[in-house]
Parts: sequence; structure tokens; C-alpha cells
Amino acid sequence: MNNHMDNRPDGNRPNRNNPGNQGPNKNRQSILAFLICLLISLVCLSFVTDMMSDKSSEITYDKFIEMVDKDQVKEVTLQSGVLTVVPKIQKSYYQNASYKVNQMEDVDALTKRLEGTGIVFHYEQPDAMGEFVSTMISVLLPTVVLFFMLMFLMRRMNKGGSGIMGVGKSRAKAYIQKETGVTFKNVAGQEEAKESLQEVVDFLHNPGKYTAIGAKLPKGALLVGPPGTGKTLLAKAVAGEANVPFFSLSGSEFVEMFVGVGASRVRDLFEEAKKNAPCIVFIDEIDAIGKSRDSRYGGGNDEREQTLNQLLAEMDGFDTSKGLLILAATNRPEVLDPALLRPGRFDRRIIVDRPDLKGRVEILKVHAKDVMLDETVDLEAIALATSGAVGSDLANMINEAAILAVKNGRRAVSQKDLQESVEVVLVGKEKKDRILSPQERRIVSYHEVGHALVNALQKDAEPVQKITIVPRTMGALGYVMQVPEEEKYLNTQKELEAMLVGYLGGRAAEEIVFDTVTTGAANDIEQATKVARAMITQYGMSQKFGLMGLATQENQYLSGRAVLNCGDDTATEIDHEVMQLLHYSYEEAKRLLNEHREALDKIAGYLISRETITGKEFMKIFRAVEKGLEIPENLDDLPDEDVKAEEKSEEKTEMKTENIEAVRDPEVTGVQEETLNTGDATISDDVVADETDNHVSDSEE
Ligand SMILES: Nc1ncnc2c1ncn2[C@@H]1O[C@H](COP(=O)(O)OP(=O)(O)OP(=O)(O)O)[C@@H](O)[C@H]1O
Ligand SMILES: [Zn+2]
Repeated sequence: MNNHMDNRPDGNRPNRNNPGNQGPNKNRQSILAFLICLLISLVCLSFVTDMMSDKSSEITYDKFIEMVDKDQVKEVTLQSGVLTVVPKIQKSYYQNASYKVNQMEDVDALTKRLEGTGIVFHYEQPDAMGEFVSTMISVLLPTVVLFFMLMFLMRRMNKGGSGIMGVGKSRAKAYIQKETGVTFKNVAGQEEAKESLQEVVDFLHNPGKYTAIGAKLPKGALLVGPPGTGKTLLAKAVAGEANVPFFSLSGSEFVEMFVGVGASRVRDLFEEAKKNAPCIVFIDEIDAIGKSRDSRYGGGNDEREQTLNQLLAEMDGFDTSKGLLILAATNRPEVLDPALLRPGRFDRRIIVDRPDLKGRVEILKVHAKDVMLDETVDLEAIALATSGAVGSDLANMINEAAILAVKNGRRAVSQKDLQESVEVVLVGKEKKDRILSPQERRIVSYHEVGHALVNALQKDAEPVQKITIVPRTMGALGYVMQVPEEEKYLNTQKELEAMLVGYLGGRAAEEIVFDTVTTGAANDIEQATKVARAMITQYGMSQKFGLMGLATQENQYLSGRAVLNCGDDTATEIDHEVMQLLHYSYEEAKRLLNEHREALDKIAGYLISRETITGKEFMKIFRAVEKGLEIPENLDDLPDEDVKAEEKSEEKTEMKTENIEAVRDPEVTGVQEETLNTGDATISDDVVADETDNHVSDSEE
């Protein structure tokens, strides 16, 4: 599995990268709903008319006379020209039958015919008004009922989403917020972004100040950055600071099945916004409509093009002095149509990037404000362990920690809860019901210790902080966490090389000890390959190609893949060099482990019995083995000061990062973790073990 923070499972934020998918789908749903309600209405109508209609059957006048002759008639009613006959004998107790007579003779003849028969004869003078009213009721009532039913259903459909009933109607109203209740105080870090937006707030407050000098006010600003960094939050904060209403819409909602719908939505949105000016209109995921019309990015769709054109026209059309400001957000700025970025449109670009160490501390503080913390809490340490995390991850971690504290019956969050929640967000919860077989535990332990030992033996690797073989819900069977000593913005070539050897240390340990390999190293191999490839194609660390740039990153904010820009022959050579680099790193890992085989065995043995060991314990055993000491049951029995005297500098870094664990790759924090025979996507299907099966398929000693 891939546990990097920017690859969060999409469950967190639905619909992030599939703008447009939603539109047609919604539409199909609403057409279906419309048809269903039409059907229901028709059934109701027929039911109503049925109720109103007379149940009696028709007979001829001759048949009626025959019944009179046979003395079968009890009662006759003549009303509005209709003769109703009630027979003496009813068909059943429940059914009061009556007959209507067609081809009525005139009233006089009828009266004469009935004289002396003893049949009760009701005759009502025709009442034109009454007749009219009754007809009206019988026709109008069902129509009115039907009308209201349809109205009701249509409203519901429109509320729920687009729907063909919503053609041409903007749903902007649904998202209007009179007061967002968010100000810049709620947005931690992101100082540059806030500064740029502060100006915008000032424009909204007193547009006159700027127009007096002749300055043109900005029409829009584009917030650019990776998912979860607080773009929406910032937009809301601008509205909150300026104290104006906030309209928000997602770009994907403009994209509809029918050509022209999106465009009319844009028109409606602007109309509505102009009525409410001063206000802020926020368009999230603007790339859904603003995609370049150039076909390279999948543009050139008629509907989207029209929508985009309408947006451009509207942006050109409105008068900024009214205090209307358009904010838009995207994490794929490279696909936007250049026309959107021209002066007079989204001419301001505000970068909302991943927070650095200081930013993370501040975000943690903002979210920890409403949470009870005990005195053990050190938010800086948590921030250090979460390099690469974005605001939403950090908010999530604080919340997880609070939930953990409650679960454990405590009234305040402790540092331990926070550490645990970092792991929960990174690798999922502990999976207590997944019990590894003894053999699997051995393999996983050796694999993890392999990583840790290789890292500890290389001076350019980051300190090991924790090793565990407790399986996690997101698929890891065990992992090693490392923490950088300080926030790093650059990696040296040596560090990257050490990283490669570290990634492959787990696999190397498996091969050395068990003389076979398992599926558990899939993620390690993937990561190592990624780093090796980047070294050769992007960082100019290739022996063969030197400084030649061979690939470009597709998107700087999403962890997209790098695209090679070289010929086929060169690509083959690149593959070859990547292979060599990986091979060399693997051999190096095996060499290190073979040289320290005793330490590997002792630490793995200890890990098997404890399931989790700290970086400190790890170093203690390692040093004891190096000195040829016996490993006691209780590690506290090992001479402590000895360690200190020997490795003062080591101890220093350990104290600093004692409680935190994570490894970094060039861009993001992660942990080295294993998915041995789990149902993880990166592992070939034929070796997937089911959750309760503790069997290892192919790794006997
Ligand atoms: N700088 C920050 N300060 C405080 N909280 C933050 C910050 N950044 C993100 N958050 C938290 O993360 C949540 C999600 O952020 P938000 O939705 O604004 O991200 P976004 O960049 O708009 O993401 P998307 O690209 O998915 O729209 C916020 O509601 C907030 O709780
Ligand atoms: Zn591994």
C-alpha cells in the first residue's frame, strides 16, 4: 500500500479528482426520478377519476322497460338527463348495483310508463349551474392534485441536485452563506497567502480608495495548492474578514449533460451575485470548467467550452467597483486555460502550499485549542514527525487523538494519544483481530529489523524511532518509523542513496535469513524505484546522463507521475541505469546485514516477543551485541551511562525525537511498511490471504 499523505484514500474527500463525473450521473438519476413521479401521478389521476366516476353499468331503454314489465325495478332517478335505475334484487349484499339507461325517452313518456307500477320515481329539474360545478370538480380536482404533486416532486429534485427541471437555473443560492464565521485567525500558517488576501479584503471594504487613484480593482484570485491545505478555508476567511456573503460552487457542478446548461448556470450565478454585491463568489475545482481548450488536457468538449466562454464573458462584463470578487481554487493549475489567467480575470495567483514545520505547529495549535490537552503534549514533536502533512490531515490527527483519549476513559489528550493518531492517519488503526502465524511474525520481524538496522548502520539515514509488527487496518503488517532531526527541504545524493538501501533492507533480511522472499516488499520496491528513477531523470544524479533533464513532473501539487521527455532508446537506457542503481543498493543492504547478522537475529528475536520496540531499545540491543554482551530480559539491566558516554551525539538526537516516528522520502513523510500477503492493491492477487487465514504461502525457512 501507499501510505503517503498526499495519497490519502479518497474517502476523506469525495469527488476530488473526478469533476464532471457527477453531472451526467445526477442527470440520469433525476430523469429517472421524474419518470417515476410522472407514473405515480398518472396512477393517482386514474384512481381519482375512477373514484369520481359512477360504478353503474349501462343498459338500453328497451331492457329497462323489460325490467319494469317484470317488476324488477325498485327505484328510478332522473337527474341532469341521466336515468338511473335501482333494481329490486341486488347482486350481492355488498354491491349496490344500479344501471344507467342510454337513449332516454322524453320525461313525459317515462312518467306515463311508470304510473301505477309502484316504482319510486325521483325527478330533479336540470340545474345548469350545478351540472357545471360538478363537471368542473370532476375535471379540475385531479388536475390540481396532479399539478401540486408534480410541483412538489420537481422541487425536491432540484434541491437534490441538477435534474432536468433545473435546466438553466443556477443552484448558487443553495450554497450562499450570509456569514461564514471564519476569519484569518482560523487559518494557521499560510502567511503569504493571507497577506495577499488581506489586500483583497481591503478592496472589498473601501473600493473608493483605490478607484480614486485610478487603480483597477482585481476581479478574481486563484488559490493554487495541494488538496487539504485550506483553500476553501481561506476563501471563507476572506468573506468573513470583509463581512460579505459567500457564494460557493464547485466547478464540477457546472458541467452538465446538456450543451448550454453550464453556460446558463454561470449567467444565473453572476446575476445572483451582482444582486448581492458586495460579495465573494468561490468556485472550487475550477479546473473542471476552466480546463484548457487545448485537447492535450482532455479539453475541447462543447459543453465545457461554452461554460468557460460564458465565465470569461461574465468576468469581463462586471464592474469591480460594486465589490464583487471571484475566488477560485485548483490543484491542477497547469491544465487551466490561459485565457482564465489573463489580466482582468484571475490575474492573481495565490499559492497555498503544504505547511512547513512552523506552519504545522500553528495548525496543530489552532485545532488543539478546543481540545483538552495534558501537560505531556508537545505539538512541535508531532509537527516534526508529520512532514508533508496538510492542514486537513493535522486537523484529523487532533480529532483522532481526542477520540482515543475518550475511548481510554481519560479527560485530556496526552502526547501518546497524539502519536497514536499520527500513526492512525498514516497507516490506519491497529488491527487486533489479524493474528499472524508464528512464521509470519518471524518474517515480518526480520523484514522490519532489516530496514531499521540498515538505516542505523548508514550515517546519512534518519534515526530509527519505532519498530512494530502490530498489523494495521490499512494493510501494513509491520513498519519502521523514522523521524528527521530537523525539517529538510533538500536531500543530498548520499541521503537518497542511503534511503534506497534502507528501502531494500527488509527484502535483503528476508533473503539472508529465510533464503526466500515474500510479497511483503512490494511497497518498498515501488518506493525505491520511484526514488531511483527521480535521481536519474530529474535530479541530475545519473552517471550516464549527468545533468540532462529527462523527465518533468506533471503536477507539482498532486503526487502525479513524472513524464519522460526523451527518445525510446534513452528510455531503455534509463531503465537499465535504474535497475543497476537498485541492484547496487540491494547488494549493499545485504552486505550490511551479513556483517551484523548477530544484531539482526537478536533484535528480531526481541521484536517477536515484544511486538513493538522503541528506537532507544533498538539502539541498546544493537550496542550490546556490538560489545559482545548478553541481552538480559529487562533492557534496563544494560549499562545505561555506557551508551551515553559512547554516543553523546546520537543520544542528543534521540532525546529530541524520542517520541516521534516517521520516515521521509524526498517530498513527504511516510513509514516503511509491509503488506505481506494482504489484500493490498500492490500485491499480485494470487497470493492474497484472507483476513483470518494466518497461512504464509511461500516462505518456509
Ligand atoms: N491552514 C489551516 N489552518 C487551519 N486549519 C486548516 C488549515 N488548512 C486546512 N485546515 C483544515 O482542513 C480542512 C480542509 O481544508 P479545506 O477544505 O479548506 O482544504 P482545500 O485546500 O480547500 O481542499 P480541497 O482542495 O479539497 O478543496 C479545513 O476545514 C480545516 O479544518
Ligand atoms: Zn519493508
